[in-house]
Amino acid sequence: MTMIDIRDLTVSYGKNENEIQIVKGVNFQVAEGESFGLVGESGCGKSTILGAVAGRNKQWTGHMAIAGEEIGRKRTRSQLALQQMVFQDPFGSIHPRHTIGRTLLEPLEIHGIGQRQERIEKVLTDVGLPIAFRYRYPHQLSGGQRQRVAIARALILKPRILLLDEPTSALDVSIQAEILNLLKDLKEREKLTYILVSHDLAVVAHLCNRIAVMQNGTFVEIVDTRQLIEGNITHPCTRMLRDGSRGYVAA
Ligand SMILES: Nc1ncnc2c1ncn2[C@@H]1O[C@H](COP(=O)(O)OP(=O)(O)OP(=O)(O)O)[C@@H](O)[C@H]1O
Repeated sequence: MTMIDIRDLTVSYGKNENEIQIVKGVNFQVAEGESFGLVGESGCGKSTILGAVAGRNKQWTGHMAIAGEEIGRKRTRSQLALQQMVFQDPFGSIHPRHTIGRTLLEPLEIHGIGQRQERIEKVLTDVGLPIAFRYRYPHQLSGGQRQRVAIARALILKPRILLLDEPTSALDVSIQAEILNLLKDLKEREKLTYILVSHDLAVVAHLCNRIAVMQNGTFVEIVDTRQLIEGNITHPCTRMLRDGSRGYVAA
């Protein structure tokens, strides 16, 4: 089943004469359970695509269908819950003065979901944190633990899609692999579909089946991970990205 179907998507910011088109007519489909990577130079529009799929960037045209349902101008609560984002910086994305329990409770309250304590306990366990962490504050956690909380918060609404925006790049190298492995396990256990943005081709190659290479708001190429590893790529932009991370991709 096609989980994410994007056709001729344009996304812009600003109004009237200040309007600037950032994403310029991209097309891609992601199957259920697949991981789709987005790579490309800084500012080419990767996060903007994630924001549009998440329902955060509302200035878009084209067609989006998620889990077989056409997405309109306004999304229902259940449509919004289908896909959740995880950001680069867990410090910035988790409220510093709320306990972890409160952070996890909030989405359940907003969406009017019951069995809250059970769900909080289960999701903490799912991301490999002790249940007692619900009483802690973010500053009492390590970077990796905070990113686990951010992933738990994304999972608590039982989404079918995670939109991962540089989920490991703010972490120590030693912790990055831990979080990547957690994401890999969760994907298999929960049958999740991912779109992953990363500047690190090794991260994308580790997690993704297919990778779109972006330049200036468009896709220049969509490659299979295997093609990328074997160097079987055509576009100079892809070659440049691959050469920039030579050694890591093949590893
Ligand atoms: N809210 C906004 N209002 C206006 N312009 C924005 C907004 N958010 C992003 N932009 C601009 O849109 C362009 C694309 O940004 P985006 O964050 O999607 O790029 P990216 O490919 O994810 O880059 P990076 O790898 O640096 O995160 C940039 O020029 C950025 O300045």
